[in-house]
Amino acid sequence: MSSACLASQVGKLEEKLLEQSQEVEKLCSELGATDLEKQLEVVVLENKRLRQELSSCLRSQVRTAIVLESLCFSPTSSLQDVDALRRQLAQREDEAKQREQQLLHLQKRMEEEAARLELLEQSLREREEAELQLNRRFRECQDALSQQAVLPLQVKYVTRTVEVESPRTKKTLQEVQARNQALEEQMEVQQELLRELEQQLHESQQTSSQLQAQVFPLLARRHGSPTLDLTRLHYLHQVQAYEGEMERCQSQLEAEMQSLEEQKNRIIEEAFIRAESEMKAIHENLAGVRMNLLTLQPALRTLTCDYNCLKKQVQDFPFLLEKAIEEAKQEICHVITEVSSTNQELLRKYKREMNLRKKCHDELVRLKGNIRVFCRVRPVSQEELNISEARNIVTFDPDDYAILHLANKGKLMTFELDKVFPPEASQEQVFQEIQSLVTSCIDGYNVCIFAYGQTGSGKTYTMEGVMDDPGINQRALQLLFTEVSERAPDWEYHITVSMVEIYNEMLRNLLGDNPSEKLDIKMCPDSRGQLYVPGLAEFPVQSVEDINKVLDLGHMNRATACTNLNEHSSRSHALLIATIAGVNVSTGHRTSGKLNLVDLAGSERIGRSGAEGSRLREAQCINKSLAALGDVIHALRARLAHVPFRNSRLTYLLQDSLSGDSKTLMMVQVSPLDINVNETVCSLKFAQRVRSVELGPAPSSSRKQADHSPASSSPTHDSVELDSPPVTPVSLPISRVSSAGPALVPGSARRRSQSHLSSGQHSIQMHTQTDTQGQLLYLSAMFL
Ligand SMILES: Nc1ncnc2c1ncn2[C@@H]1O[C@H](COP(=O)(O)OP(=O)(O)OP(=O)(O)O)[C@@H](O)[C@H]1O
Repeated sequence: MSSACLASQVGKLEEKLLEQSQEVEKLCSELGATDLEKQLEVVVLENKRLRQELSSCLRSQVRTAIVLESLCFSPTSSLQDVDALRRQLAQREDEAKQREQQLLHLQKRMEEEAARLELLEQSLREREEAELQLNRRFRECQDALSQQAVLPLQVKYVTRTVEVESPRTKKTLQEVQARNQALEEQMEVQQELLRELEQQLHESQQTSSQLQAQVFPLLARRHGSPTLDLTRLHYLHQVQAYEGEMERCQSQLEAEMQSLEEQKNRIIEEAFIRAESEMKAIHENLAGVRMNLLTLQPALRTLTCDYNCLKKQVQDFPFLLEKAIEEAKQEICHVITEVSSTNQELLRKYKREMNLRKKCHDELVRLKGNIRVFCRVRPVSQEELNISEARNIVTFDPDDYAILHLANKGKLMTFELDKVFPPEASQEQVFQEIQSLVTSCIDGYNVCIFAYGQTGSGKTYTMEGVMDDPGINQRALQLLFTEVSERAPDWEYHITVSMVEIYNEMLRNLLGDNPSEKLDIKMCPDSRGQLYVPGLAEFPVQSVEDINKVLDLGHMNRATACTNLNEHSSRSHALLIATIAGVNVSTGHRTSGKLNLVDLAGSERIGRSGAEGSRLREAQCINKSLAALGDVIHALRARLAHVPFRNSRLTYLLQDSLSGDSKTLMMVQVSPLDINVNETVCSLKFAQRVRSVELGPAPSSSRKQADHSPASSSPTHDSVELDSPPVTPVSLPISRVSSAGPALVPGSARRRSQSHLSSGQHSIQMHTQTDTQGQLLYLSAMFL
């Protein structure tokens, strides 16, 4: 009965084990193929195997019990039992060895599990690195976003990058989360299963120990032999020791598994917590990125709007530019038209003003007198100072620059001219007084400046000057250049220079190749009455250097034709003729003026001292030309109908520069010493004669003349008959024609005083008379 009961219990246990193993298999089939599942599967299989062994052991015990029962009824079979028990024991020992091997195998598996756990940790670390990379990438995205915020033009691109990166990160995060969740779920299921299996194993062990506890007393009762009992007990103890060892190993294994499980759980939990915190950080970053995106979106919209506006403007720009250019063109055309009309108006005004200025200048010169007479007293030279009897007889009126007093034979003669220069007057001061005449040449007037006086009175000094202190010639040409350059670019001027010498009524070209060649004065063939000198060299000049070259050439040529230049120069007239032709660039108006600078021959009365031969001829020629000049100037000033230009080569050559609205200046040079008093008186009388003739109806000139009239009534003045010219009265047909004849009281001219005597006993009275043909000028000087 007891065997049957045991067999039924064993059968039940087997069934239960079978059920459990089926259930485990079923669970295994339900579970996935993860590492933990496999481990669980291995453990379950091991458990199954152990159970099978346990069941076989139980069966062997049952068989042993049956054998023992049979032995109890048959003592002869004890030896067989002992053998059987030995075999069983050997079998148990084998089983124990197998268990040890199994334990070793389990330890190995545990190590493998630890290695897998390491792999798991490795994968966790990789995941962490991936998360770190994601974080880094996220931070880079943030940096890029902030940079893009600074650089508005690239915002669009960065935003797009962020938009692309964010879903990717989100997707990866979601995948990681899902995987974590699945792992957690699997772990929970496996833990549950493990617990159940442990529970089952524990129950099985309890059942096994209970069965053993039930089997051993039975065995002990059935085998009554003490030896046998001791042996059996020994084996039983061994079995129990093995079993205890097995249990201990089992419990160690369980404890290790438990600790491994806990370690694994802890690691997973930590990884999970870390992953959660990282995920939270990623979420926060993502939220920040979203915020940035939200803030960037309006800016992006504004930028897009701006971009569109600019794009539209760029597209419209060519059209607008074309329109603006068209408008500007129209405006420029309009402005050009306006400027052109204004320019025309200005040009018209300019012409009017130019004419007005010319008229004013002309009027000014006319008011000053078209024919002016200056006097310059040269300083006393060192040689003259050494002469004991040399005495200064010239004094000046400090209140009137036009008055000169001359002490002559105890009488004080007073002469009034347009201007008197004392010996201290510099070249510059002299030139300042005549420069308005020079500039009028540029306006198209003809100007003649004569230096008149006895030999050594300073004519050449005044006209040519010295190296360091140039005279009128050089200063006048320099002034022409200055004026011409100031009038550029409105006016273009062309200046040419000629130099002529008149010696013994013969013309010599001082700038020609052959200075000895004689020139003639001819009428222009164009029947306009213009005179010209065929073969006269004209040099164009553009600078002061050109002037100096021309003047040097003239001097050189003058010197080559004579043995003694100083003596020769006293006996000949030297003319420097500058022609100024101008054209107005704007109006095309043309002007042509001529400046004649004449250094006359000495006017002393050589003929009176009985000169003969060539000197007499020279004196006659000089007298003739100077008398003719006096006649012409007088006729011009008196506005006579006929002006005797042809009476000398000098006046004939200067005809066009003396007539019309030409301007003439006579610079009378005198010596201040009493040894030259006669020549000085003659020169001053000549000057007085030229200046004092009434100019007819011109009001300004009349007034000028009227200013002088009170002096003429002075009873104290010497009345001096001014011969014309004050040179030797040799028989010259032309001079005689002009100066001979009775002293007629002029009809229109008034009698005026020319000089005042300080003693009040003498007065100089001048009579101007014209004949009916207007050819005769007769001046008489009467000493009262
Ligand atoms: N204003 C002056 N200042 C200084 N020196 C003068 C002045 N005038 C004349 N002289 C001097 O007097 C001398 C004679 O002058 P200059 O040769 O010019 O007389 P001139 O009238 O030309 O004589 P000629 O008829 O012989 O040519 C020269 O040595 C000259 O330097």
